[in-house]
Amino acid sequence: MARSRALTDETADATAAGTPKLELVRITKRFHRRGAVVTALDDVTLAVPAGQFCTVLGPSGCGKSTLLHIAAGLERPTAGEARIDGRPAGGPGPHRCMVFQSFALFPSMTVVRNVEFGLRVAKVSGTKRRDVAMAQLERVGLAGFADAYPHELSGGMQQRVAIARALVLEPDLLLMDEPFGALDAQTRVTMQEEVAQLVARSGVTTVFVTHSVEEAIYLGDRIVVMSARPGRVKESIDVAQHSAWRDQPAHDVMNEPEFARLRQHIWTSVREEISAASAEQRIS
Ligand SMILES: Nc1ncnc2c1ncn2[C@@H]1O[C@H](COP(=O)(O)OP(=O)(O)OP(=O)(O)O)[C@@H](O)[C@H]1O
Repeated sequence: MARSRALTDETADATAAGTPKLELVRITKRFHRRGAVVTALDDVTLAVPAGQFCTVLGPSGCGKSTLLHIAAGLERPTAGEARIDGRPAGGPGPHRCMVFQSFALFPSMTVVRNVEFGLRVAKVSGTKRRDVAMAQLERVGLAGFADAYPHELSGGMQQRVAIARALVLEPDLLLMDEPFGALDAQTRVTMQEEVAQLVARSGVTTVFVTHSVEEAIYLGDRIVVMSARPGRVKESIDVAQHSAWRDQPAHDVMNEPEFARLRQHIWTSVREEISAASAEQRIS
């Protein structure tokens, strides 16, 4: 009952806002592993309007990465459908870019060649490719490192290259899977502030998976909390009225009473699911 009401609400909101950029409609995903069946996602419906920065939180193993892989066309759902602009999403393509926790750069290519890679695949001419890649590197503050190799850069810089490589393709949809998970705390805050600016400027629709409640609130227009496995949408919190937070330093914003209130609410919600996930692990 509760689930079908959530589905109706989500669909109604999406219709009111026009065709969403990304729709996941009643997605279920089961994996078969050594004779056992793992239900990673169970009847997940989510509509992300164009230009929205949607952050996704939930306990480990609740299916967050699986959800992104389905949105990216890297996995097929067992049931349900992923849609882009109202049409079946199909396989992966240059208009949907993923940024992973591990930077996934090509180690033998220079920074600029890494950024150019997708443009090369898209058969953009050599001069144009270089100009576009350099302009993007400028935007992420790495123009001076164009000829460096990934191993010569810090983790934060490598992740900036990975983000530049995604944004250079001007994707309609950016799917980020814990992109700052491997960074130290200070670099992470810097990257949050940079991504907030970059994404706001580009206006790209983004789904961003994180384990950090603060990061989710600071960056998100909307925060989706998922339940313990099998993953479902437990709650969706619209925080678009606070999008101006992204223009301020993260630490200043995190001291605001409204931020603290949201953090408390979302922490409680996520913690309930973490407890449910550990109880399930003890039983199984
Ligand atoms: N290719 C696969 N084959 C079998 N099982 C899988 C596969 N991919 C994911 N799973 C299982 O599906 C469930 C959800 O995994 P997923 O990686 O999506 O969770 P997650 O929420 O992203 O976890 P984390 O926060 O730890 O990264 C897990 O139980 C995982 O073991």
